[in-house]
Amino acid sequence: MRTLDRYRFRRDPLAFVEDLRRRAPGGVLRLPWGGWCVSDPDLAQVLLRGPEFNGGASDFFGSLLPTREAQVALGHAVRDVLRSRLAEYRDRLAAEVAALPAAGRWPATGVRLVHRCLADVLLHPGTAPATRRSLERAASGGLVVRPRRLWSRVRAEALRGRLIAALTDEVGRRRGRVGEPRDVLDAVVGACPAGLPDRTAARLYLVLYRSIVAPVGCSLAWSVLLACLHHASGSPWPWPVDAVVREALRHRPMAWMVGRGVVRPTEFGGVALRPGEVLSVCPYLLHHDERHWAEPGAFRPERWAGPGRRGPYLPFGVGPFACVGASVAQALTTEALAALTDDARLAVTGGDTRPVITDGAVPRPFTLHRS
Ligand code: HEM
Repeated sequence: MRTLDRYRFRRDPLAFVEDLRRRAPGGVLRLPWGGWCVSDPDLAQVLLRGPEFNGGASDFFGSLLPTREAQVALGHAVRDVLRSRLAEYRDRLAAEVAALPAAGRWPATGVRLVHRCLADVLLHPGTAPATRRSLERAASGGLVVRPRRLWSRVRAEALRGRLIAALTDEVGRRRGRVGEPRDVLDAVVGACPAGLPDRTAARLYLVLYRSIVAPVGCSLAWSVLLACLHHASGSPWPWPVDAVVREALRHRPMAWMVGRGVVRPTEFGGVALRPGEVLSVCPYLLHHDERHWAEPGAFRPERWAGPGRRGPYLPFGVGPFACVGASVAQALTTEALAALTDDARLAVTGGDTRPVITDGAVPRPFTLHRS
């Protein structure tokens, strides 16, 4: 990428892609860091649903699982254990939110809050205390949201190594266990195909852990930030919390690019593509398409009131590889927002709606005041 583009992208990544779209109205645009991006909603559906780009296995799990069937089984097992423990999560939220200081730095606080409220579902209380502590350190030590600073990334890598080692031992202890899963690790171990090495199961657990805590924590952070910035009067928010979460997922989708690899020479939206190239859908661009959304740049939770047709909405992707945890994720985020706003007024200082792009579109640090 050219230096000027890099600077503009870092300054405001969303304005940067909107500008690219304006300059390439054809529906498929070239990304300066490589690959292509689909900005037309119909082409996006073709890309994410069509067999040509969605055959074989999903890239989400890397090469850790041998088959698509194993991927599906694992995703479902984890989703089911989370779903069955939603009531416990809700109870825990009340206590954890009450213990928050009057002012806290977000999104880090949101990520830690989600981790703490799910702690017993992620690793049940009978797990070796050192492993549970190691996972808790992961929530604040740069393993959930990739840090921007090199030194912090090096520290996070060291943490990751220790956590994988501890989880590998734990997987070994749990092999052959029968009965209902007590936590997400049991669900992972139970769904892993026979013969998969313990270390691979531990790495899979970490993939799932991050894909739960990071997007839920960040979507919660976007929800409080955007609602506070758009309703600064000090009176209670005029919107139901689930509408705030839906609108935050539209306005600032954490998964801002969803990519598919090109496997054979093909033509898509008038562009000739070579094998190995990556073609992405940008949910942010679709969620801000003026042809389909009224005032897409405005944060308006009221647009979710009642039934009715809305524009393209893909915060969880769509098609065969769409997020298996979408409804659970929505519930986890909404419950956390309900707990934060219960009998409390929220206000932010230092809020900025421009994200930092790390593993997704992450809010820049801001302070949330609860009174
Ligand atoms: C707000 C929170 C979340 C967001 C925004 C989100 C978003 C996404 C997106 C965009 C994808 C990729 C879709 C694609 O490539 O087409 C995905 C995949 C996935 N997500 Fe989520 N996710 C969230 C929470 C969760 C939770 C709580 C779980 C727990 C079960 C989860 C499990 C997965 C799995 C297993 C996949 C891979 C699906 C597959 O390839 O079969 N996600 N998620």
